[in-house]
Amino acid sequence: MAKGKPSQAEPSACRLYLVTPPALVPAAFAPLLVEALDAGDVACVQLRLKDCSDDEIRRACDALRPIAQEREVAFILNDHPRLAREMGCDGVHVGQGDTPYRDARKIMGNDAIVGVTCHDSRHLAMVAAEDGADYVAFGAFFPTDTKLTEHHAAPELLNWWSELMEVPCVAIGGITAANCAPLVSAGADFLAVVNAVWGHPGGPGAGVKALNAAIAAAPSDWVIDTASDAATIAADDATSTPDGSDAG
Ligand SMILES: Cc1ncc(COP(=O)(O)OP(=O)(O)O)c(N)n1
Ligand SMILES: Cc1ncsc1CCOP(=O)(O)O
Ligand SMILES: [Mg+2]
Repeated sequence: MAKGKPSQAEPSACRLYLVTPPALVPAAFAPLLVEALDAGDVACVQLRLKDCSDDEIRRACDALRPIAQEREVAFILNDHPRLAREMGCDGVHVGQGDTPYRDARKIMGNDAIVGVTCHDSRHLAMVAAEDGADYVAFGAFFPTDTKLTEHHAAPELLNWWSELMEVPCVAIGGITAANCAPLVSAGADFLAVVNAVWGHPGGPGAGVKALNAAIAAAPSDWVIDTASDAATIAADDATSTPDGSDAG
């Protein structure tokens, strides 16, 4: 996608990218999705069902895709480009062990969104961007119970990418309202979250509101604090220091 796609907001603004829980009952999940999307700004929803049959994925698409698309929120399917196309999804997300990007693009067509997992790799991201990916996804930034993760990314990667490249970058992995500021300040175009929204104690609407507020409050400048060799955000008074520590 072009910088900011599928955003209708300012191209430079960081936006929320919701990823569904890995197992769900569509009829029970639909009102939760409505609550999340009606609570604030969400750029896209990724349906991420693991260990489900194609028919289960089709049924979930039928129930959830209209909820997103009626609200002009892009609906992206994880892992399954053929099903994504068949079910009228706006795009597909593929990982390094999934259908290769070029095949996914052929299946989806040029107008669809195709995003690619790049872990913590500059090389994978440059290859994906060069091939035409609409976004590259980096992570995991923080510990997460949602997925077993082998790769760990740091905010510097987002800063490097966003300074150099036009292709948007998505940050994922253990992101919460309490720890997201360094990622926003470093230049993430989208924050992809599961548990911070669907596991929020106040419900998914409260989760979206908390993340929207945290994104809006994040300092806009990013500097490296060479003295401590740690990434430090320069707030207006150059005194704030992110630690992202609530997730360990
Ligand atoms: C936005 C986003 N980023 C990364 C992933 C992970 O994709 P992948 O590595 O293929 O792992 P699974 O999600 O398929 O388990 C993602 N789904 N979305
Ligand atoms: C799908 C995925 N890919 C890397 S981490 C992750 C899970 C993100 O979930 P959470 O926001 O709950 O940590
Ligand atoms: Mg995958």
